[in-house]
Amino acid sequence: EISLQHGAHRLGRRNDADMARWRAYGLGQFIHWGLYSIPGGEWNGKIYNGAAEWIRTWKEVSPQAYDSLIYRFNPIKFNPDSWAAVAGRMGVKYVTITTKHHDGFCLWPSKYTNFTVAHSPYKKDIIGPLVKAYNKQGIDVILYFSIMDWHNPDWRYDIKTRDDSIAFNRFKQFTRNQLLELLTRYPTAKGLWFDGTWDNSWVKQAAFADSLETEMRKLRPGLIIGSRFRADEYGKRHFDSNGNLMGDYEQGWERKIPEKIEDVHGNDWDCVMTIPENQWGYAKTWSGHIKTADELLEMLAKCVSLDGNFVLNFGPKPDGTLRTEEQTLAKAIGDWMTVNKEAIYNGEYAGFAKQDWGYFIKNTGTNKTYMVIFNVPVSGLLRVTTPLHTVINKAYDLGNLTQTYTPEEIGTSTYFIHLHQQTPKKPFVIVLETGETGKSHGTGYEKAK
Ligand SMILES: COc1ccc([C@H]2[C@H](O)[C@H](O)[C@H](C)N2C)cc1
Repeated sequence: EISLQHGAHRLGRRNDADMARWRAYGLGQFIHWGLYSIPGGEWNGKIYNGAAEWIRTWKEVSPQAYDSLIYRFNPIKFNPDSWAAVAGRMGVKYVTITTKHHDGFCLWPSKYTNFTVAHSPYKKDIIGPLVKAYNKQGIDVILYFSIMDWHNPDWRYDIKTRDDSIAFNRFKQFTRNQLLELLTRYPTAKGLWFDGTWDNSWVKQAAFADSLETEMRKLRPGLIIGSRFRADEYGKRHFDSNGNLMGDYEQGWERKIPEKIEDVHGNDWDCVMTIPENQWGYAKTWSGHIKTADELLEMLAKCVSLDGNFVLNFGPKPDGTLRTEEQTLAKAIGDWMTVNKEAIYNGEYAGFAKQDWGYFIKNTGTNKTYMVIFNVPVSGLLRVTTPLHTVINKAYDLGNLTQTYTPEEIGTSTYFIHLHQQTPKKPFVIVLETGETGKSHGTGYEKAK
């Protein structure tokens, strides 16, 4: 271990109530909305083949022409209550919303720049009504904020000269001002999701970022900040030079999911996921593979089974409506969550050996273990190997409690659950009530006769 001034300030998971609430979410929604939603990945009739929210960097787009999109930002059909209703129906417990993406356009009327909704035809604050509408649905809000700001003339990719340093010091104060402004304006926001922090200019600000993080946590006790915000004094990000996680949860799982529990190193984490391959902001043309509800449900179950949260991205249209495909997926996921939410909320790693048919999730509330089944084997037999000294006392369908199973013990701590003939063509959940061996109510199921 080397001594670090600006490395991780806490080892291991946070154990306070605010973090426990975040850990229990399971399912979240990401929203990317801003000026980039207007071109939607197309410019002068040509399709940009990168992520739509990065179109400003396309050689075909002049930054000035892009920035003039502010005069076309007027989402007349924007109704935060309808977005929140879709999210509530889908079963999300929190939403991460872009306050300012890399383009620097602010969805709130910031005092520190004119490049905001206040100077657009729309004029009104977007973030406030969104926070209010989602909170009304019982959904918590996390504010996405990009440090990198292509619009601000003081932004630098690196600090090479004295002039760079003078300009970037102005930029650092601007950033601090905007973050304190957001925390003050939206006191119910539970955390900040930082992005745009990989360039040398910011990576070199270990001391500044560390003190800013401390200041924000003091202003808002319980605030949740991920590993993507700041680097340590050796430029190490996400994990400091001693391999310890920076911030409260690992934020590196972007469009990818860990394979096994060892990959998460005992940390909290979230996986942020797009429906197409790589489009966060609204893209008129979705190309490549568009994920189906069943694929997304499997990603959700996999994340929760490995102690993470799954955050699915929506890219609303410039008029403020949600695209049809996203509404359809939200409903399909919501229909499944209505029946199976007990397996997702308060879910954590169950400690059962991974099986091919799907995922085990332990519910910290009910203390039951849930088998989320995606791949029914041709044998119709679901293998279950329990942790040491754990026996299965009861097994039944979460979707139909009268449908019970008598696990057949086929070896030490190993059982087969015999599925009944017609298994649904949808993911389904079997609940296991377990106990410890040698406890009063017997040792679980005797060997099959
Ligand atoms: C350099 O590769 C990147 C950089 C930033 C991103 C941004 C996306 O625009 C989106 O906001 C995502 C959450 N973020 C990591 C994606 C890929």
